[in-house]
Amino acid sequence: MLILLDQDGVLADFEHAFLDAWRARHPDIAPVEYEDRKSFHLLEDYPEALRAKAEAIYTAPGFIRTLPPVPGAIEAVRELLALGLDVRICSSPLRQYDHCVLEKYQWIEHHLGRDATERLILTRDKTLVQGDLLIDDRPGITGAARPRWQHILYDAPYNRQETGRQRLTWQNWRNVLAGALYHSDT
Ligand SMILES: Cc1cn([C@H]2C[C@H](OP(=O)(O)O)[C@@H](CO)O2)c(=O)[nH]c1=O
Ligand SMILES: [Mg+2]
Repeated sequence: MLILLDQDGVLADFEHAFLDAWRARHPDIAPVEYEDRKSFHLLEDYPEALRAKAEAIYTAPGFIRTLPPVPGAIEAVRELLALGLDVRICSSPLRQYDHCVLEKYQWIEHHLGRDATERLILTRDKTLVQGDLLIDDRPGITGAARPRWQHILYDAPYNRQETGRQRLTWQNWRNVLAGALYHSDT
């Protein structure tokens, strides 16, 4: 059983780290609160005049490396590995790849150990990656190939418009995965 775990928004808390950085840098400008986020692409929730400021935050050196883990994520990865499941981290680099490629590796080493860095797969097209399950916060993952994996949505305010999809958090993952594991075996 190959389980692909997305990094930003599933293991690493991109959204809350962005909000913390925004508040520190622009205390006078209200950000879009997490629960009010509507689009996967953060910039789409901000007016044109603020987009350069927003982009400067998540492309800054150290932003990706210092993302806090999503609560419960590290423990869940450890439990999945202990269950003998083949876990890979399947993440897309930002177009502005200069810092995030190295920092995504550094993030994994810091939180899961150096061996776990061998589980990282970076691609701009996740349909090209083989797997049975993909846990990802992005609604509608498309690409060049017809994917083998079943996409389980990691719950976020900006993907709640996606209905009829299994929705997982690190608080309910055991129930959701038990279901998915069972269905994929039948
Ligand atoms: C621009 C942007 C990127 N990202 C993440 C998603 C991808 O990482 P991941 O595939 O690990 O979720 C990466 C490139 O888009 O940055 C967001 O989560 N929100 C955004 O607004
Ligand atoms: Mg993501």
